[in-house]
Amino acid sequence: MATTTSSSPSSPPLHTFKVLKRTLWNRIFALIFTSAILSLILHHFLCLLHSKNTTTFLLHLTLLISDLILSFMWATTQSFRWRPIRRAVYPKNLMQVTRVWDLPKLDAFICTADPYKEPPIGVVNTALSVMAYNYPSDRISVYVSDDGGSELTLFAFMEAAKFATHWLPFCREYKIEDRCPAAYFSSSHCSSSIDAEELKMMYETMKMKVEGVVDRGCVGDEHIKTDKQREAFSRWEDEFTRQDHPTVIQVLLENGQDKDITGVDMPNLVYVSRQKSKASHHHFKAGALNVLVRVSAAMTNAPLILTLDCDMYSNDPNTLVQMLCFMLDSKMSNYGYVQFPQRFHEINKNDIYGGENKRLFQINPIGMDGLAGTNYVGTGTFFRRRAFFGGPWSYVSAEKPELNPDHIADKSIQSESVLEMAQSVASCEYENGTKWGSKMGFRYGSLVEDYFTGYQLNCEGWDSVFYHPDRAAFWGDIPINLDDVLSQNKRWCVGLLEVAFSKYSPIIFGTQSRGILMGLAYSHFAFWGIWSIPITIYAFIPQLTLLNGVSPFPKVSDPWFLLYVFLFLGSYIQDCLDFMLMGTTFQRWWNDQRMWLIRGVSSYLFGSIDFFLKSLGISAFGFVITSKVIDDEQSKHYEQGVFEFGVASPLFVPLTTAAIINFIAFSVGVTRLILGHSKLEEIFIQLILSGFGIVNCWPVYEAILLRNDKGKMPLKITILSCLLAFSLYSLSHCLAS
Ligand SMILES: O=c1ccn([C@@H]2O[C@H](COP(=O)(O)OP(=O)(O)O[C@H]3O[C@H](CO)[C@@H](O)[C@H](O)[C@H]3O)[C@@H](O)[C@H]2O)c(=O)[nH]1
Ligand SMILES: [Mn+2]
Repeated sequence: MATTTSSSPSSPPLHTFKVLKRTLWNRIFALIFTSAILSLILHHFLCLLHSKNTTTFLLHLTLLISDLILSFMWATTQSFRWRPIRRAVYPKNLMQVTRVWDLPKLDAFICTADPYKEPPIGVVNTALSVMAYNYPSDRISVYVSDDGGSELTLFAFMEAAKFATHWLPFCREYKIEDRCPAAYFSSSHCSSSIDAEELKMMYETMKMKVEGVVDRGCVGDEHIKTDKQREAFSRWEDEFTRQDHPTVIQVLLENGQDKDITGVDMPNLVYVSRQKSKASHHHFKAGALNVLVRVSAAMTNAPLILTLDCDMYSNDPNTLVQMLCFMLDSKMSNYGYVQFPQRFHEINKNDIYGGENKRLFQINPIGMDGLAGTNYVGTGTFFRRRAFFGGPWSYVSAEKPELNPDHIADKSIQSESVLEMAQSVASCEYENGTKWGSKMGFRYGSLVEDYFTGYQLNCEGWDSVFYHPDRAAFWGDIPINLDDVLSQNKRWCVGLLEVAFSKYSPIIFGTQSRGILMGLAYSHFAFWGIWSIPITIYAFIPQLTLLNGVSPFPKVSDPWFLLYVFLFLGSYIQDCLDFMLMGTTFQRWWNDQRMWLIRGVSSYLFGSIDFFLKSLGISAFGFVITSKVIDDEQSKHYEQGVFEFGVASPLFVPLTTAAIINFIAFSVGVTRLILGHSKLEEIFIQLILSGFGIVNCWPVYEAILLRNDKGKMPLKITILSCLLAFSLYSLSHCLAS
């Protein structure tokens, strides 16, 4: 086990890492598995050569294609298994390399885009948790980007600014660990002291006010107390719509001017709603973040930037200090960002929707961290501002000197010149003819701006760190109904394909820039969508051939049969071990693999189709925001671990069709065995595959047949799927005869 420190020999280490023990086994297994895959491909070629007619030829070709894709995806995962590492930090040693007054400033960016899907009180909680970091408050600025352009959100933040002047000193005095008020007041360690009770009342009052305003849909006159507020809200006139409105920048707290109730300086808190116009593309979240990069440059220009989604609150006041253990290490100046894992607090016991995304957010990152660095996942990330201006050795200068990372911002953030500058850089037209989105800032051109930006930074030469502390640094929300989960995955899949088939495709560009392993790692994500091909094929072809009495697979007595067993069990067991070694239960792993299969015939399938339609210019896609609103009945089902279908989503159709076909194929197969019409050794693989399909589709059968609640499968979907299943069977029957 190698332990390496990255600090200079004279001073104590700020951080260390070790390569995980499984590395050696992973490499040996990779070698064995590669030979098995090559043999399988050989087997497929032999079958192709010996096929008697066009139908069997096509059948074997289909299986060959699907196994080639599975093999490619397997090969890409080897990059994550090549050299996984785990890191540790030593914040106690930090004061040996810096002094308190030298601690760098931080600009925290929080994005929100819709007050009805992302309740403002949640956004406020996220902001408060960051403002209350264990850090000198004059070094923190929080910028809120409101793409919803909503007075409701601005109102919520005006209330939050007042509440913060009580909350921050309270956290300091009582050394509160949960600095997100909602989390603290609902936790078991919430104190019952008079101070705490009083603050809780204050919080509840604020929450009621904010929710009341959201329910009403506007800020009533009774809430507008000062001239400054009146002026702020007067901008929401009749012509002001979400898609078309001028920039609104409102400084809610200014460091050096605003004090908390004990007289200590407050951090800066700034509300920004960039200009929107139907005539210009706003590039979704990446566009919003670039506006914040510029607005914050004009105001505070901190060397460090934190990006957070509105539903990801800070759970550990010491995260900043942990991050500094990397960023203040002089040997790590070519590290562009530190990524903390996305973790979610309200996952049900067995994580039925695989919401933890363990592979995406925890397993793969430790693998990439051992190479050149992990990918950026959109939230919980600390950047060097400099990383947005070209590679570590190739600086790209901004079009205005005031926006460059070395510019010193020392004026009051409410001074006229600063506000004027901030206004101008937040306008729609500002980016025209500049390098923003291509060579500077967050990158445009993909619906997964996070993946694309991290990838580009890595390619430019920036390395990155993945740090996974025991106490979660951030807690976020996950979607709790199947349609939301699948739609979110579909958006990711489309965004990833946009990169896969661009001139920056990781398989070529990534490999050239950062080597084959990083190229493969980034390709693994980029090509998610093509998983739909083998998964869909295996969900239908073995079953349809079984129904037609054809068997494209080796018999049990055939030596090639053992190859199938080895490949199936080998990949499944290794996947399961990866999960279990990261501290997951078997049940959670099982549900994760089920969701992988479900996504294969829904999100990935529809995502790929959408992507190709758009490439042909037939359709367009946008960023559908994931709802963070909790429906009581849905959350009851979720807690019980029951799948929520409910809506007649097209995403459910192929899934339900697969469920029906697998069930019929298995039943027919077993019946034929009992009647002695088929031999077990001939149809064994097909029976196992359809049986596996049935076990995985169990929630679908329940939703069709056994349930009567709102979350059951809509009748429309069931009927449509039956028709589709019947058509598929008829088609296969024609081909077979
Ligand atoms: O036009 C937009 C669209 C979205 N957002 C914000 O982007 C964030 C992520 O949106 P969400 O609907 O929660 O998407 P998720 O799929 O849950 O987010 C994941 O995937 C996104 C890329 O698709 C990343 O940006 C996120 O960081 C990552 O958590 C939210 O804070 C939104 O308010 C904007 O600011 N402007
Ligand atoms: Mn989200």
